Amino acid sequence: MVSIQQAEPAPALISAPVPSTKPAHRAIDLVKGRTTSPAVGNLPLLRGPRNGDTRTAVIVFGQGQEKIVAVFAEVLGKSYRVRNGFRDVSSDDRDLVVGIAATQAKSDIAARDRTSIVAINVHCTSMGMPPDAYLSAQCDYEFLYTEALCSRRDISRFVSHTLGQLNHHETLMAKPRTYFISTTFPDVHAALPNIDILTVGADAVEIRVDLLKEPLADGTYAPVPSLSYVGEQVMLLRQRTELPIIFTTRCTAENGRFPMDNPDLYYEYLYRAIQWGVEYIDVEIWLPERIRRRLYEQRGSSRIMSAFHDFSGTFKWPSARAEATFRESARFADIVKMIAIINDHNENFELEYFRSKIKAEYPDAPPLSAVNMGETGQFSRTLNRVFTPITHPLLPIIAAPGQLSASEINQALALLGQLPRKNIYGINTPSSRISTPQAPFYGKCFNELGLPHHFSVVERPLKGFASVEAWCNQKNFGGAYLYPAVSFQHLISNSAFFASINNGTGPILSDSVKLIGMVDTIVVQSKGSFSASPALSSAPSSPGRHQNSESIGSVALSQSGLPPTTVLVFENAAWKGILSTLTRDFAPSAYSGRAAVVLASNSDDAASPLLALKALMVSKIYTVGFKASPAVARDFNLEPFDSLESMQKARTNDAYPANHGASPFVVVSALAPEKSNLVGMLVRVFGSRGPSTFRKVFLDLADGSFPRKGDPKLIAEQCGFAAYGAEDVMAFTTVETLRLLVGQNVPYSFVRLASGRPMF
Ligand SMILES: O=C1C[C@@](O)(C(=O)O)C[C@@H](O)[C@@H]1O
Repeated sequence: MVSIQQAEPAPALISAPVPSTKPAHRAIDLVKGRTTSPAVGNLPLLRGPRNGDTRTAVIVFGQGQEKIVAVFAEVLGKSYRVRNGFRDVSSDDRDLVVGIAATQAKSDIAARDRTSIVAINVHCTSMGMPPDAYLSAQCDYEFLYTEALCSRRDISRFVSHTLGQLNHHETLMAKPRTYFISTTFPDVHAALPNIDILTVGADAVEIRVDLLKEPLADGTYAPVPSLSYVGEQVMLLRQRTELPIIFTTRCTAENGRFPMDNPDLYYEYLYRAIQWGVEYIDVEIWLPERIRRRLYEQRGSSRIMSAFHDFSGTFKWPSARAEATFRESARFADIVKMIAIINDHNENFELEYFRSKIKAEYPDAPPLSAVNMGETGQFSRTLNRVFTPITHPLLPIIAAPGQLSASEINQALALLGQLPRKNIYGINTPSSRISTPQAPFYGKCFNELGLPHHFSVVERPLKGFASVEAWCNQKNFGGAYLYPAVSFQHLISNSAFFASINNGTGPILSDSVKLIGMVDTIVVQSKGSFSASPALSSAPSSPGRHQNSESIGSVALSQSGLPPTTVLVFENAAWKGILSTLTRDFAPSAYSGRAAVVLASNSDDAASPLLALKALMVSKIYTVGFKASPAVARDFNLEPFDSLESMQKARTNDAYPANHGASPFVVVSALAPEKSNLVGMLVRVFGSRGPSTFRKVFLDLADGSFPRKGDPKLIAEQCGFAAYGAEDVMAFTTVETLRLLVGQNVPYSFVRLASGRPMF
């Protein structure tokens, strides 16, 4: 076993921001592909939000743009003040967002106390001026926006990432396979109309900065696009996709166009990308060590993808050079990317040997993303599992010889027997079926992704699980979602089949199911390999113990039962759908330490909202209409509203910020549509009285397609709430369900588009 030396801290060449959350060393504790975690009740294992950077956020705003400070404050769930300079920011401002006009900030920004202040330069590009170069360089981060398109969503994403409250990297690295789409547009505008469809199957979007063409006044193009042009391009992309962005300045020697004569230019662009909150920064290995080290040390919440390309045709995977390149890359990287031109198909196998050797000998090293280029190398693109670069037929050019689309990779895997055709089910009850017309949508996704699977919506009776057993106990069972969710206890105690699988130990439970006991997704995995992609795991097709040949509804079941080499994992996707909805326009800190109200008619319906709120670190959850199960009551800080007095008490705690956290900030209702009147009444009780800068949040999980009197969402909006509905949660939950069932990322915006409700 070989270990890799950690990067030694070196003095930064320019004064660098050091967020309090910045990891001191490269993250080496990732456990790839693990879907279940050992501990119950340990929320960080659920990869939930974090407290992140708790320094005072100072917003440096341009002339006439003071109102943006209030928006940042609202998104972060804080109050704000405008000060005349950094010298006026004191420890009394610790829990505030502070605004300072750009003109005033310039005089003392350099002397600010970096241990207690994080400075964000906020610049409106619609003013027709680039941001002030001095402020851009001095601030820790920079947020660019357009007046017309500036949304809370963009700000929430930006601050959640830069301040370390949400980080997608761990979640992505736990996925069995990840892909990124290499966009090759000279101008991002050209990508925007098709971005939803282009990104289906992608976990991240690469912006090839070196391929951008900035038009100049004389009709020519800038040899290198200016930072202000690149900043706007990144902003445009971020406004239109929720996917993490990879920022690449590919050099001329590696099939790119970024000039190589001045390595410091790379530092300038790549460091600025960190300041813009870009999630992944591609840093080429040929760059001087001082630059790579500095970027790694200054990366904040961004992650460094080290990049090595060899176009010589002489590179050999089984060589000391290949291993040395990996070792050198790993010193300053969160992901190591190695890509080479090969001449012979056998070299693909040499790469696979290299991949497994690295995995075995450097278990703590960053994940390796390695593929071969050219047609000969295409096979390796089907085998790589970490951030495989993909293209799409709608792109103007492919970014590298031999690139494949997600659909081509899946089709190739299917042909090679690595992605067997599976039956995947949407299991509804009679009442839920009308409201979830999912079959065409799943069919569209599978088609777009080139997946061979078959999806059917089936109906189970409200009581009894015989049919669910029958669908799951098939040789070709590929997983299912259950709508509505089912209690694990109920499922196990009523099903000899579920109780007997996995040698009688029953299904594997995800952390979320361990915590709240509600199952809405059944994932199939190969035994002993929980890292295998769910539907990708090619289970031997020998007949299992569980024989079943009956036919239910219109779905003919295959002859043999679930193979004994597979195991079922019970998952819950809905809590993540709720979490994503609640954090769309608000950073997790807006919820942290504050109180919530959950309305439900039983504890099963309340389970997912409770978990999402716990992950958001709310201080207390007032409950209405249900009694939590003992397990949930033990793990969550709940207080029932059992009288008008208790409600009144919570309501009068409204004097923010003195009683910060006591008065409910978020109300989630899981009551049926028939109870709208009651929900509306409660929303009024907890709504803002008088003008308030602190918008509260309301989420109505009732199915909006049912006719009802008095839409609580409308009432909530009138009472100063930001209101969300079941359709938002459903779309985010579908994203999560698809990740769990088929291991593929289908962006939220595509789900909304395909369901006829575009988001943007
Ligand atoms: O590093 C890579 C991989 C790549 O070169 C490929 O081979 O697909 C494509 C580039 O856009 C990307 O930055």
